Amino acid sequence: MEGGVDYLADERKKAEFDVQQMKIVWAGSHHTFEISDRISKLVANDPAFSKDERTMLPRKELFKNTLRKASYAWKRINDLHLSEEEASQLRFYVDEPAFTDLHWGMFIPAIKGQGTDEQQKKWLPLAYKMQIIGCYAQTELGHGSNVQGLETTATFDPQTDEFVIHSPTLTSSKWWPGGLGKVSTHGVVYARLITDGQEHGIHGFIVQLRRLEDHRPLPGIIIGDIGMKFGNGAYNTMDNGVLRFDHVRIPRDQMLMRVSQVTRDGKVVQSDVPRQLVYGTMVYVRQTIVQDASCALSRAVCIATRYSAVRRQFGSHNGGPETQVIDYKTQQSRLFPLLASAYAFRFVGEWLKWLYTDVTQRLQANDFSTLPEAHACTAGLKSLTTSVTADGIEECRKLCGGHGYLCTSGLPELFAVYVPACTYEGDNIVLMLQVARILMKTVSQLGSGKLPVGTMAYMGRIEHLLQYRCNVQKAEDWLNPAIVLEAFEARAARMSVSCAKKLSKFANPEEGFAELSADLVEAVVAHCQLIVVSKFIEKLQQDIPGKGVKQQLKVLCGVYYLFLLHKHQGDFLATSCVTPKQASLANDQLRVLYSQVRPNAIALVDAFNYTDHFLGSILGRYDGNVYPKLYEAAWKDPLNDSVVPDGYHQYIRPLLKQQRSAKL
Ligand SMILES: CCCCCCCCCCCCCCCCCCCCCC(=O)SCCNC(=O)CCNC(=O)[C@H](O)C(C)(C)COP(=O)(O)OP(=O)(O)OC[C@H]1O[C@@H](n2cnc3c(N)ncnc32)[C@H](O)[C@@H]1OP(=O)(O)O
Ligand SMILES: Cc1cc2nc3c(=O)[nH]c(=O)nc-3n(C[C@H](O)[C@H](O)[C@H](O)COP(=O)(O)OP(=O)(O)OC[C@H]3O[C@@H](n4cnc5c(N)ncnc54)[C@H](O)[C@@H]3O)c2cc1C
Repeated sequence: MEGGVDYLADERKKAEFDVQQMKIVWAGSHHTFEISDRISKLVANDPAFSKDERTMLPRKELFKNTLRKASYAWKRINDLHLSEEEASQLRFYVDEPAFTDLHWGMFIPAIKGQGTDEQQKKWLPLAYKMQIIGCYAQTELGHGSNVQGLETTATFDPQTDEFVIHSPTLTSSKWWPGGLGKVSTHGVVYARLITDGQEHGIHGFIVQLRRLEDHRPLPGIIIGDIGMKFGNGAYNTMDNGVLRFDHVRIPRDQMLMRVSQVTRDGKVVQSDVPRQLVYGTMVYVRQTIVQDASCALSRAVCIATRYSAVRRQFGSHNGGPETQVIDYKTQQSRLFPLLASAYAFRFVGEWLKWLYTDVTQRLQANDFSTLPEAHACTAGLKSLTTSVTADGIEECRKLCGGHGYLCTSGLPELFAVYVPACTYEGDNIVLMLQVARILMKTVSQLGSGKLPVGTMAYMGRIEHLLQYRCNVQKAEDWLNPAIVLEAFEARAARMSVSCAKKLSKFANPEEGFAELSADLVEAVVAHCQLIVVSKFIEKLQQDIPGKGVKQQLKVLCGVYYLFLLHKHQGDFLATSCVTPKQASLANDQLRVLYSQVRPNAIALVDAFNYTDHFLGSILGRYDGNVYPKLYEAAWKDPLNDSVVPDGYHQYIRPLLKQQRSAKL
């Protein structure tokens, strides 16, 4: 803090809860808090991890800088003997997308999830020591969402006991894989398996791409970067790549064979593992993306909240200070639901991590019963949380007025880095439609004696939910979690049932599904919002220590669900889950909750425990010392290196001269 002055000190004094305890709730446990606090400071205090001027670097320099940071990070991880958890926190706080994300986040999980024990024994030690670097090469120029439509082929040659990997068309070129363009030595490549002239669907193959001696591509391989992406800095630190194969041969044992095996004589043997396990890595990453959503959203909200307390506009009386913009009700009604959503996503992410761990343990014991639930929850929540977060970051930029548009606010780069999360790892609409299929299947099975389970269990009470009438009579009734849950359950169930009824009128269900897909997506949103609301409410049923901490979380939970109720009033009214009067009472209660958040707002974002280094934002500085730092930063722009700009003599002077002579 400059000169030790904390311009937000008065705001911090207003807090009605124990911020330190809230930090622990946010981190998930004492243990995680300690690690995250220690590692974030370690990164912040190391000049090698400085983020300055990232948005101004030309691509080549930016990329080389990322390589330097990644290799230095790896050195620190080894020198300090960091655990996997600590290493993962280090990657998070270094805050720069890099090939290492795909190596650790997708290449290794793909081998772990789809490789046999023998394959894991062979490849994982090399990958863990980074003696090979891998990527996840699935998407092609012509096909991304439709995995079954991929064109790359892997044809078994029984003569040599090899697969021949080939890109038969331009559109079959691998296109997008991160880390592929310039770094990876290996990839898990997804291709159509062909043996004896027969097709056997999409499978993963470990393919070496570059020589380990000099990093040159192996024969038959064309490889490169796909070019600049959205924004400055941002995701351009990543070498998303293009890759073509011209009859590249790999040994048979490099097909990942947990799901199906190809024998020496070219027979395909299915194990008792479902074929969907080929998609397992995507399920894993979708789960991590839900956790990441709370991080990205909380970061934007932290910047916008602190700046809203610093920024003043209008309302000065007798020469006194103007009003802090955070005191405007409109500012609160845009900002506080995002603050509440950040907390809501944190808790649903925690729960999803638990669900995924549970599913993984079951899969290891060959119990596949919970796989559809894991797919539905990861797909649906990935879509919901990334869409809200991407829109939320942009809303935070607007909440910061003009200064939010400056790169030094940190928001443009955050948005540019974050927004592809709505597309990668499954386009959000495509994933919502996956959940829609599962919802429609669940509704069609009601009454068959098969009880819905997990997050669909509420559908088991369909008779009751179809008859439900909300009995809210006064605004405070909306603080009762049981009432709220039932209203959200009834809305989701009724929207699904309504879609199912419409679907049943089509002779061809696939045609009906396509025709109704926009309505189906709305039903899925209602279902996913119900999951988030219910997990927030469950969290509040736990023992949460610390003065006022639980109370604050109750307020945030209320803001979260009442804001949704207000925003989606149309759904609640159209399905007769609430009356117009009850919807209006919900909005009254929401305003009351906003005023309860107000004194705690700064402390609630302090609880994220983000360092100024991580936030990378002058507007979001912990000490609120915004104006002098903005002023100082402007002078560091390369345009200000000279008083008279380059190009003056060539372009400006002749222009001015010409105007002068025209006047004369
Ligand atoms: C410094 C050192 C530090 C070290 C420290 C360590 C650091 C650690 C670092 C950690 C960093 C981590 C962060 C990573 C970074 C991420 C970056 C972003 C990367 C982005 C990567 C990508 O972007 S990568 C490509 C993703 N590309 C898709 O995402 C395609 C979507 N497209 C589909 O996914 C399929 O195309 C689609 C639509 C399902 C249709 O698939 P389809 O045609 O085969 O199937 P159908 O629809 O017919 O479904 C048939 C039946 O399968 C069921 N089902 C479907 N999917 C299922 C599933 N997944 N699981 C179970 N069941 C599933 C379904 O429910 C049906 O079930 P039923 O038969 O019972 O009805
Ligand atoms: C930054 C970034 C990193 C990536 N990293 C990797 C990586 O490491 N490895 C990898 O393999 N891939 C990677 N990808 C690719 C990514 O997974 C795909 O782009 C993603 O799955 C979306 O597929 P698509 O591009 O084919 O979109 P498309 O499917 O072409 O989507 C275009 C539009 O069509 C709509 N649409 C498509 N199908 C349907 C349907 N059935 N019904 C209704 N609407 C539909 C979509 O909603 C969207 O609006 C990355 C992508 C990005 C942007």
